[in-house]
Amino acid sequence: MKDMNEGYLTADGRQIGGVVMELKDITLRFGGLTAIEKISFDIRDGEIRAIIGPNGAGKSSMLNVISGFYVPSDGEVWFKGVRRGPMKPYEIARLGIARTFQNIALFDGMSVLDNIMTGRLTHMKKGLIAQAGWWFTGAAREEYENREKVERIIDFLEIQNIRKTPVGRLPYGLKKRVELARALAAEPKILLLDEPMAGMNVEEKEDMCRFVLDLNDEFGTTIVLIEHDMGVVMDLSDRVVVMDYGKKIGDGAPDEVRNNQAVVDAYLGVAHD
Ligand SMILES: Nc1ncnc2c1ncn2[C@@H]1O[C@H](COP(=O)(O)OP(=O)(O)OP(=O)(O)O)[C@@H](O)[C@H]1O
Repeated sequence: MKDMNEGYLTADGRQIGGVVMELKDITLRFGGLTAIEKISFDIRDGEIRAIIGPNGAGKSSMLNVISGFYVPSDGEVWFKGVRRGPMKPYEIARLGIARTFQNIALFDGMSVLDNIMTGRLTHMKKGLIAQAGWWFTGAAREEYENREKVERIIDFLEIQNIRKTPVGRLPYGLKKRVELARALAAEPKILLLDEPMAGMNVEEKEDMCRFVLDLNDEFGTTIVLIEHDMGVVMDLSDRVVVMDYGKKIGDGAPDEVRNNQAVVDAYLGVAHD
């Protein structure tokens, strides 16, 4: 299926590119607890990469390492060929990494549009002084451009009819969609989705799957997602990393992983040595 140096062609004919991020021997400890132990894998341009594993396997911790929120205790993170050190949140966003959270993190009292606009903050170059001299400084043009980008995302995610609605009034599935819109507003190179389908009904899941596939296709966004619904993982992802007790026990195409005995055992709860 693949020549890993040159990228690879997926089963559905999409061309996946070279390595965007490489995680080398990542270990993450919280005091005496080792949440991640010597895990290595890469993320390739344009692919949909899933991280799966039983509860407490270390998936969210790994997503936090990828996002730069956690600095690993050991190991190296390479992003676009450069070794990454500790970073501030705004530096992470500027690198082109955005995420959604397991528990929705939106401003309930603000409209859908305003929530999505917050996703553009890292792209707003003009500061307060520029805002004061709005017309003279180019801030007006910048705001116009930001609005245009946000409108495109609103159209793409089919949420035009709720643009002015306060987020707090929306049903769960739509809130998740607004969170996705906000992450997309940052125009990320890598989009991290922490259980994007959790708590959704079947119809909402189908919608979310379609949006994830479409945004990968239309914007070329590389996606890393944690998901418990195996049907969703197998349908969506190009490659899957499987974690159990902080270790990597599988890595490959969905079919390879499904037939991996260690993975089957982990999900069936077979005892470890
Ligand atoms: N900030 C933290 N401080 C201390 N321990 C933590 C912290 N975050 C996670 N852990 C521990 O690290 C281990 C891995 O947790 P993590 O949340 O990464 O797993 P997970 O696979 O995402 O689980 P789930 O599917 O339940 O969300 C767990 O034992 C957890 O209790």
